[in-house]
Amino acid sequence: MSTTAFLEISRLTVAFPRSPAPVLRDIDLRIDRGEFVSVIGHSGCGKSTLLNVVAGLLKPSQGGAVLEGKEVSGPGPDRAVVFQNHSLLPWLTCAENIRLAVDQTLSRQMSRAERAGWVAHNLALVRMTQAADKRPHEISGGMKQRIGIARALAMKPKVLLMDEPFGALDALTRAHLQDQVMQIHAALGMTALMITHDVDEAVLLSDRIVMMTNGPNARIGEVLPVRLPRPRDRLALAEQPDFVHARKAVLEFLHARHANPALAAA
Ligand SMILES: Nc1ncnc2c1ncn2[C@@H]1O[C@H](COP(=O)(O)OP(=O)(O)OP(=O)(O)O)[C@@H](O)[C@H]1O
Repeated sequence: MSTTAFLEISRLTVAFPRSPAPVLRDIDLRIDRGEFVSVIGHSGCGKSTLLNVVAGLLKPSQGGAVLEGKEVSGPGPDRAVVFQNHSLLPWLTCAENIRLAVDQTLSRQMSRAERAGWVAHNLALVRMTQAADKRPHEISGGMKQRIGIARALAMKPKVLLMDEPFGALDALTRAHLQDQVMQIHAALGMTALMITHDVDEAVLLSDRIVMMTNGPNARIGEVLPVRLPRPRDRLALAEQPDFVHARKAVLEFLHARHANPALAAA
């Protein structure tokens, strides 16, 4: 086996109390620094469970996650999470929401003035400078997600964890945010683990797509490398054979070989 991975999930099994069988069983996944990895699978297979273990929000029954040689034993600023529904504090402005996270994580490394500049920098990164003084209820859902992403990135995490970050957005806003995340990934080279239901999104954004089998006892069924050159342009890719092949491979996995049992029975 090669040297230690940047993020390594090994022999991960998660069982919930009162559930007859584990949700996840024996999951092994190695993620390199700077890699963008998506996890896709039918509803209820355990994608969020997997992400929550890496986030340190959930204790596994067996195995676990190791980030840069350090075992994940709880939440930490080295793993920032973006959830499907923004988790901004409603009484703070957008800038203050980011500032709070920055103050909590970087106050030892940066002076007050540097932190203010860093908040402004991250607002600009998601093109939300104009919303700095607005409160979450004054901006759209897409804008809230952008602030959530800026807040996560502002913590300088080693890994950006995203649980269906665009799932609640309309298709046009989703496309726009996907493009922004691709640009940010190109600029920062952050390591990202993203849960998604959207096959096109997975292919467009990822270096690898992890396809989960149905639960209980869900496992990684297949891992598809996406070798499309970057930067990726959604319009140009739509007809490219490599994009079409990758998309088809994921669709076949999900709908032919591992069809959702709940839907199949309906
Ligand atoms: N805290 C919990 N206690 C008991 N069961 C749980 C708990 N959290 C999740 N589960 C169960 O574990 C399974 C996997 O849930 P999880 O949310 O990880 O799936 P998912 O693949 O992310 O689903 P979706 O795509 O619908 O968000 C589901 O059957 C769910 O009901």
